[in-house]
Amino acid sequence: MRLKICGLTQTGDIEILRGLPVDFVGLWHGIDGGHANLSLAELSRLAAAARAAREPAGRLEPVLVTFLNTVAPLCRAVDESGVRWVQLHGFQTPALVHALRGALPAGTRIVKVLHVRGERCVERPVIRAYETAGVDCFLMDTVAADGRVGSTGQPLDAATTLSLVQEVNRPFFLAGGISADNHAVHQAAILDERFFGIDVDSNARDADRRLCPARIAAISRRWTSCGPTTARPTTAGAKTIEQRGGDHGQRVR
Ligand SMILES: O=C(O)c1ccccc1N[C@@H]1O[C@H](COP(=O)(O)O)[C@@H](O)[C@H]1O
Repeated sequence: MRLKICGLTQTGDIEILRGLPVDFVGLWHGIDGGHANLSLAELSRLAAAARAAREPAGRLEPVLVTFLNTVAPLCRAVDESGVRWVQLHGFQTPALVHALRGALPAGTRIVKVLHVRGERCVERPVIRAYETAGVDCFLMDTVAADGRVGSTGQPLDAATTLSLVQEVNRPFFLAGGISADNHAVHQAAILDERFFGIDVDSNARDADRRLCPARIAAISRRWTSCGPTTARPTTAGAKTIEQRGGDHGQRVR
């Protein structure tokens, strides 16, 4: 199981995560007004620091997390920062994914968020279109009742999530208020062969919103202990990121 921690803003955050079982770090860019939004220069600096910190363990892959929904600024962010994972956290369309797939450097991984509001996922009707357009991985996250997107700290509806899991043909992350104590409601999703990892913001932090190593370690321990312990084959047509030529995460913990 991979662990992604989101919303880093300074190199000190990377130092905190060194030595923890963290595989991906989320760096925000193009999230206007977001409290962890980074300029292009800051994104590039932190992405370089994460890459430098990940050797030799192979962890801390930087992920661009963004609401950007046009090709040119997205490509510019990828080119200038050197990130090779892009998390489209807004309501970007399959057409944009298709255009991006053609424009981004080969090997760039595209993660598309599926927004879950109660029992509803607005992207459900176009999941197949996203896959055809070139999405490598999905990420299910909660939309709050008031419409807030990202870092809601609110858990996904488990039954709705499982129904999405059964629909996707790509690996997926779970997000939304993930903590050390709420893995059990997602047990069926965790045991699915496409389960790739979890993405955490709120509960990785203390009351002052500082990254908290003890909390992160506890989340990793609990979610790892309830997941599969060995790699398993995928279903027909459900290629893993590794099978699609991924360069990250050959290991299964
Ligand atoms: O963290 C944010 O504020 C944020 C803003 C815009 C896009 C994504 C954001 N974070 C993502 O929120 C989820 C879950 O966070 P939480 O654990 O529920 O607080 C995660 O996917 C982050 O990547």
